[in-house]
Amino acid sequence: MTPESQSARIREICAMAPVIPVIVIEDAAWAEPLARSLVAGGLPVLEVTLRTPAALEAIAAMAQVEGAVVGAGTVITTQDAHRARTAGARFAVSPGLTDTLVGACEECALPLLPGAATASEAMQAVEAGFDTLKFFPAGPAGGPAYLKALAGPLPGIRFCPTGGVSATNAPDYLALSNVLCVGGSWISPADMMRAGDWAGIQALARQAAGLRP
Ligand SMILES: O=C(O)C(=O)C[C@H](O)[C@H](O)COP(=O)(O)O
Repeated sequence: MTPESQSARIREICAMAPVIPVIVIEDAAWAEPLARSLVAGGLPVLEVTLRTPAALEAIAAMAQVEGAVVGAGTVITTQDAHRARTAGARFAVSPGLTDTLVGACEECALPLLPGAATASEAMQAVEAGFDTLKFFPAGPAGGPAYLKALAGPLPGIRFCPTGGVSATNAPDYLALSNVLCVGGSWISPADMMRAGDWAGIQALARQAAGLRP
């Protein structure tokens, strides 16, 4: 799967909902009820970060949930990409982009949403064949004003800003011509997952799903 076809698939995925929940999961037993509540709330695209030991098992469980399109986040290495693919991930998200990761995602046919935070990083990603990028870390890098400034010289690139995005500032990003959707962890807070508050998470998802400007 070439980077160009990976980006085409990523654009389809990013068009499915205004917000991609970024999930840091501690217990794989939470995966199914969590995915069900997010999908029921109107957010079918889910990113499970590979930052916890439970992540791969959680991806496998969520991939069985009807309507869920589950991807892996924090994909850094070749092994991450292959493990995510084997677990059932349908896309991968990375904070950056390396030649090694490009090769790994091509090899295992895993559509990649690579990260970029500067014009040069975005141009390098385009040279590698990717025109749909994660803008990371969105807040610290400069927020909506910075991303808006990139739209002029780089009109073909579309972004999913992530990092410091919230229900409050998400509309500012979603209003930009170069933003397809945003990613954020605010829809699946650790304390609500620990409490098994799936109804509360569904309510957060519903609110996020209505954020289109
Ligand atoms: O580890 C990765 O590759 C990531 O995906 C980084 C996450 O997107 C951000 O850490 C989420 O940021 P917050 O919504 O501010 O919590």
